[in-house]
Formats: sequence, structure tokens, C-alpha cells
Amino acid sequence: MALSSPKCPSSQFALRPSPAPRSQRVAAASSSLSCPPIPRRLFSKRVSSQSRANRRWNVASVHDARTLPISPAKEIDLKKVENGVSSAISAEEYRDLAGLSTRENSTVSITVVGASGDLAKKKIFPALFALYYEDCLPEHFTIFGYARSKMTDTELRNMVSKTLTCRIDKRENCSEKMEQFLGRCFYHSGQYDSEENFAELDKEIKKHEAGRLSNRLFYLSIPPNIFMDVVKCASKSASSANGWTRVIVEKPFGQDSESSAALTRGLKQFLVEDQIFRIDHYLGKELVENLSVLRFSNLVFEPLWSRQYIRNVQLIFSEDFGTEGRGGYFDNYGIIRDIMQNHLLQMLALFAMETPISLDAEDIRNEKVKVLRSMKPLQLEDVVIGQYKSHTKGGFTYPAYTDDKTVPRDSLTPTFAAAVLFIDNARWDGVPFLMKAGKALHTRRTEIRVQFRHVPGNLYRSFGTDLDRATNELVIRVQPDEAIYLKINNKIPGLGMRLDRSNLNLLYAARYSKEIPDAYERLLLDAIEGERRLFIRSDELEAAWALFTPLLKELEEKRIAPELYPYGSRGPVGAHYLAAKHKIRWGDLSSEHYKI
Ligand SMILES: NC(=O)C1=CN([C@@H]2O[C@H](COP(=O)(O)OP(=O)(O)OC[C@H]3O[C@@H](n4cnc5c(N)ncnc54)[C@H](OP(=O)(O)O)[C@@H]3O)[C@@H](O)[C@H]2O)C=CC1
Ligand SMILES: O=C1O[C@H](COP(=O)(O)O)[C@@H](O)[C@H](O)[C@H]1O
Repeated sequence: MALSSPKCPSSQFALRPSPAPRSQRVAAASSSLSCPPIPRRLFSKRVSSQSRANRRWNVASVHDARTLPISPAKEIDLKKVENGVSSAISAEEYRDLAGLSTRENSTVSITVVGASGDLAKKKIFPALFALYYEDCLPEHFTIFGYARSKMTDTELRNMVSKTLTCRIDKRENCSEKMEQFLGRCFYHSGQYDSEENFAELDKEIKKHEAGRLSNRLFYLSIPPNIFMDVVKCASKSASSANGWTRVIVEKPFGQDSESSAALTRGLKQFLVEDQIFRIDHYLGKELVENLSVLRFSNLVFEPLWSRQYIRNVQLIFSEDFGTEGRGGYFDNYGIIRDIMQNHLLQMLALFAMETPISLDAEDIRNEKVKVLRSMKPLQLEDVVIGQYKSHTKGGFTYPAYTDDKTVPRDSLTPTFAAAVLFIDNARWDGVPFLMKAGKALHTRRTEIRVQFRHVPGNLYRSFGTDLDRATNELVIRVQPDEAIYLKINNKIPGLGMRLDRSNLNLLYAARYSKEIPDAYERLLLDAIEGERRLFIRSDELEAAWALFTPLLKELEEKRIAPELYPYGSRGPVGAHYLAAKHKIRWGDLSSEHYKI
């Protein structure tokens, strides 16, 4: 049943103070739908900013906010009372109260800081174009590239145009749309630590805002050591005077608990938490977002989601290429910081959290924090680390990690790790959560595997299959070839009674004709809309680092040598022993895995 209107609507900007967070939009039922439209009150307790404001804040004592003129933040002298605490309202809140954001009078300016870099070209500009193509960007928007490299607007457009693509299923007016999009992209060259250069950027942005209400999004697509310079300069010289200013921060968010806390403290000198959008692009992946839908909207799963029925959960990330080109960055971090502490742990938190009281960002993030805080910090004996070595196959020699010129020859940085984690709460007590992440393995795949317990006293024990081993397994394949499938034991048709393992299979490509949007599209749209659900809150980050920091320190202090594994292999055998210690077999290595 279609519940919605057919456009992503810039119209939402006209209808309401600020665009509805995505959690309030209904999924498109019609294949002609582009960006999903807004359902009010369907899922979330946060309805519109307007009603939220009226519900949570005591503004009646001030005066009718709707009669107030547009006013910069510093002139605002309204108070809100939230949970009994009185504080000044922000410019954004003010605007919402006064109903001042409308399509006609508001703009969004998106500045990609580090626009000359790899991520900007590969992901950010293409994602912005996809949103534009789908009519998901507001009517008045401008995109600025900012970096030290000297470039003209035309040169930026040429650079960006090389990486723009249209969706396979939507090519109508593609080149026309690209031209229109590129016409909205501008470039400003400047230093990252120059308030003056950011003040010049501010002037450029203002020209395009043309007196409209100004909303500004800064995407920090730069190495982390310059985050603070940029945040300081942008907030002092280029933040919005009368609308919102938001900053998307790319990972890594520090290297351990201390450095991460220092970064958070630094950011909070210039920004409040609500302005900081810490991105973990795995949270924007379709199947990761679907985790909660699967759990909380299907009666069949939620009752099974506990130690009573689940034997173990496996979160597996593998890439079939090495750190080629990123060795310099990677050597300072390693696979535990690059993948486990963020992408896999975020998936684990979503998988294991208790039911949030609503789909409101804070309710979900509260539950994620709780589950992270219920986990025991990792010990050395819970972990196996590896590093890929050179391997020759079919006459081609694949390099070792340490063959990279930017990596020290004696580097002990792990390119592979396997770990066992436990959640000390009533739901998950004793259930091993296994993580495995590696580069230069035999395949590229990310998945969650849920292995269920065996059927007690199984009647079919003597019919061919070892039913204690062939237990049900639910696989959520995040990428590639997105799928959800459930392994079951089934009777082979015929007069006899023989069982085999089969899959109940939801392969996305077969079920849905719509191309799956890139994670960055979803996350950029959310940041523009002020939807924080898929971004990492500072306390979540703190809890995540608390789990891994002691282990990382011990690995580094004791200079633990990683087990070498050949490029293109299945990783170190130590990972099997680690699983075997807990009487577990990695699901991705069983023979059935390859039948799918
Ligand atoms: N690339 C990827 O696939 C991913 C990247 N990330 C994160 O995103 C951010 C950007 O990544 P990516 O685009 O690969 O980074 P780049 O190394 O390409 O850097 C981006 C831009 O920053 C400037 N820059 C680079 N090094 C320095 C330096 N030492 N001092 C000052 N400026 C510098 C350069 O611009 P100029 O010289 O013109 O100023 C460069 O074009 C990083 O935080 C990274 O960790 C996260 C996930 C994946
Ligand atoms: O954050 C990172 O992710 C990529 C993998 O992302 P994917 O969306 O292509 O699966 C990884 O290659 C990189 O090392 C890491 O920094």
C-alpha cells in the first residue's frame, strides 16, 4: 500500500519549519518514488520541530514566538525549560518556534572541506549529485569545495564530473541534471587554519544565500590532525548567523580513549553536541538500517533474539584487496581501529540493543550506549591478529603489507583481527559475539551470521544430517549482493526421508528493482535534515573506545607479532582456534556458504 506522495520533496521545505527527519518518512511503496516522502507521526514521537518545541519547552511565558522577526543567535533572549532546567534557545530552535524556515527564505550551503581529496571525489560529490537527481536537496542549495589546492570553479566541476554517475535504473535527463548540479558547485581555496580564509569563504557563501535564512553544513573530509583547525576557523568565521550550522566529522575519531576524549573536548569548544555529526558510513548501509526493521517489525525474530535461542553471533568484514594507496594512513590505525571499533561494533550495538522506546535518535542512541556499556573490555586472549604477506598466484605476485613504501618494513600493524566479545546483560549472558575483519582476503563481503541453538531431542537426528551441527543460521549479508537468508533443514523431495540444508532466501536484487542508494547519500540527507539517528553520539564513542583501548595498548606495548597470512587467503588459522575455543565454527567458511 502506498502511503505517500511521489517526490522527495523539496516541498517538505515549504510545508514545515524544518524538513522532517527521515525516521518520519514512509518507505516508498511505488517504484516510481524517488526520495521518500514525509509521514507525520507514523513512527516517531518527534513529529515536527514545531510540535516538539511546544511539547517539551515551556515558552508560553515568553510571548508568541511566531510574531518574532528573523534574528541572529546572539540576539535571541528566549528561554526553554527542559526537564526542569532553563536555558537559552538556539538560533535553530528559535527559527522553528517562530516558523521562519520556509522554502522561499531558507538556503542550505554545503562546504566539502578537503574537496581535492579521495573521499570527496569518490563518495561525497557523487552522493550529493544522487540526492540532487532524486530531488532530495532543498530548492536553494549551493555546494562549495574548500581545500589548499588551487582550483577554479571550472576545474572543480571538471574534477567532480568524472566521478558522477546516474543510477542504473534512472537515467532520464541525466546529463542535463549533471550540468545543473555542477552549476551549483563552487570552489574556494584556503588554508585549514586561517580564519581569514574562512571569512572569505563566508563572503562567497553569503553571495549565494542572497539574504535568505542561512543553513550551513561543513563536511570535514580531511585528515584528523586538522579537524580542530577547521572547526575553530569555520565556527569563528563562516558559521551561519541566523540558521543552523552543522559539521560532519569523518572517522577516525581519535586513536584511543584519551585522544578521542581530547578531540571531543576540542570540538565542544566551538560546537554543541547537536551540531556534530560523527559519520560511520556503515550505519548508512541499507541492510544495517534494516536490522531494526527486521527485529522489531517481525514477530518471528524478536522472541528468538536472546541467549535462549541464539548460540553465537558473527560479524564478518573481509576485503579482497590490501591497503594499496592508504598504507600511510592505515599503519597508524590498523584493522581493529579501522573496522572493528566502529563499523562492526556499531552493527553489533544495533543488533543487540533492547527495544528503544521510539525511533527518535536519542532513544535509539541511548539503547546503543547501554549495550556497549554492558560489554567487557577485550582481553588479549580474546583476540587473534594477522598481517598479509606476499603471495604468488597464476603468475601474479600480490604484495605483502610491508611492501608498501609508506609502511615501515618491520610494521606490526594488524591487517586482520578476530575477536570474541561478551555482553553482560540478561539477554546476552554467555553468548559469544565473534568479530572478524581483514584486508587482502579471498573475498569482499560483510555479513552478520546468527547461529541458533540445536533443536533439543530432535526427532530427525538419524536422517542423514548432523542436526546438532546443522542448526538454523540467519545471515544478513550487508554487501555485496545484499540479502537476508535463513538456513533451514528440509526434507529432500521423494518417497524416502532424507534431509538437507536449504535457504529461505531474500536476495535484494531479485526482490527489488530499485538500485540501493550509497550509504553516503542517506547520511548526507540525514545531516541536512538534522536527523541524528545514524550518527555517533559522544557517549557512544566513549563506550566504544573503552572496550578496545586496553587491548590496543597491550598489543602495542608488548609488540605482539601478527600471524602472517598469504594475500588472497582466508586469513590466519589462529582465527579458527579462537572460534573453536568457544565451540564455534565461522559460518563463512562452511561448505554451504558457497551454495548461495
Ligand atoms: N578515502 C576513503 O575511502 C575514506 C576516508 N575516510 C576519512 O575521510 C577523511 C578524508 O579522506 P581522504 O579523502 O582519503 O583524505 P586525503 O588524504 O585525500 O585528504 C583530503 C584532502 O586533505 C588535504 N590534506 C591531505 N593531507 C593533508 C595534511 N597532512 N595537511 C593538510 N591537508 C592535508 C588535501 O587537500 P589540499 O592539499 O588540497 O588541501 C587532500 O586532498 C579522512 O579523515 C579519512 O580518514 C574515511 C573512510 C574512507
Ligand atoms: O572506513 C573504511 O571503510 C572501507 C570499507 O568501506 P566499504 O563501504 O567499501 O565496505 C575500508 O576499505 C577502509 O579501510 C575503512 O577506512
